[in-house]
Amino acid sequence: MFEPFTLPGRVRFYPGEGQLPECELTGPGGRTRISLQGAQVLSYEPEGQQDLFWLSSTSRYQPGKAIRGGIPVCWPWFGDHPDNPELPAHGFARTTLWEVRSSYADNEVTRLQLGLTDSPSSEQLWPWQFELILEIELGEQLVLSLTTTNTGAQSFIITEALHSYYAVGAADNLRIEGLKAHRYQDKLEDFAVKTQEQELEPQPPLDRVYDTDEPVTLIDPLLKRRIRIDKEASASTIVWNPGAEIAAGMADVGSGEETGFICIEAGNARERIIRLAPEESHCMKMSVGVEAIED
Ligand SMILES: O=P(O)(O)OC[C@H]1O[C@@H](O)[C@H](O)[C@@H](O)[C@@H]1O
Repeated sequence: MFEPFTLPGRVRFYPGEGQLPECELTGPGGRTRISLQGAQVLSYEPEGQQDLFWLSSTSRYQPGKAIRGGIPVCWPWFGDHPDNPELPAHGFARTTLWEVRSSYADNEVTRLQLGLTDSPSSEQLWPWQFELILEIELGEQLVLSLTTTNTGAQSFIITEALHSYYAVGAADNLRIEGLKAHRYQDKLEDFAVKTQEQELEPQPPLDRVYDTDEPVTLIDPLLKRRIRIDKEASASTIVWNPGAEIAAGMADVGSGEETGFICIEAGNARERIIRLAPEESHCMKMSVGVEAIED
């Protein structure tokens, strides 16, 4: 089934955990693994470096269940559904099996395109016709482009996020530069609107939606690395870590493991709704790069 997309030495498909199909991209930029369920990046090891992403040791790998870690795709709504709390949080893209659309490799990059279109099961949750493409490019950086196209006859709205779980030395010993002076909504205080006065030094729990399209840098003094996150067409940056108490109640976060990640998500969330008329498209892009902090 994946044979036409296999590129020897660069793109390979195999059964992953729980027999969910996975794809590995390799190239001059390093290595990344992607679950075809959810089009979810599970790992990204730039050449000669450790994984940038965190993956829970107790994650479920079952059809239709969200994988905890890597980069889940939240779509066509971010967080709880605005009108119906019975619908799955963060939409259905992260729990659906995507199709492989294309693969590509040259001297600089390795690329994979995955796609999702409306189906009888998506229509039960969301009545619109759409095409969603995630392109994953492994080069000097890891670049994700998420394109939504309205293929139906009526307008629809979406919210979305690339819900990235970065692996960190300690979640309470980090600095995130680029959010200072931006407005945010604090979910832990019923979405109270606040302004980030200083550069953010997270003290979990925290759950915030920042209004910003600017890049951010995650500085990790323990892992001695600086991760730079650039965005295009993303008006929200979400920062989340559940902290010890909430994480203790999450079956798919191993005991104490919440200190090992911070989520910094490129999105269009809350009021930053994207409205698409028939045949219109919207492409949100996120690039992730790393550099070592010298002693
Ligand atoms: O447990 P889930 O559905 O993967 O969501 C995890 C978290 O995702 C974050 O993006 C939200 O801001 C949090 O409120 C939420 O708890």
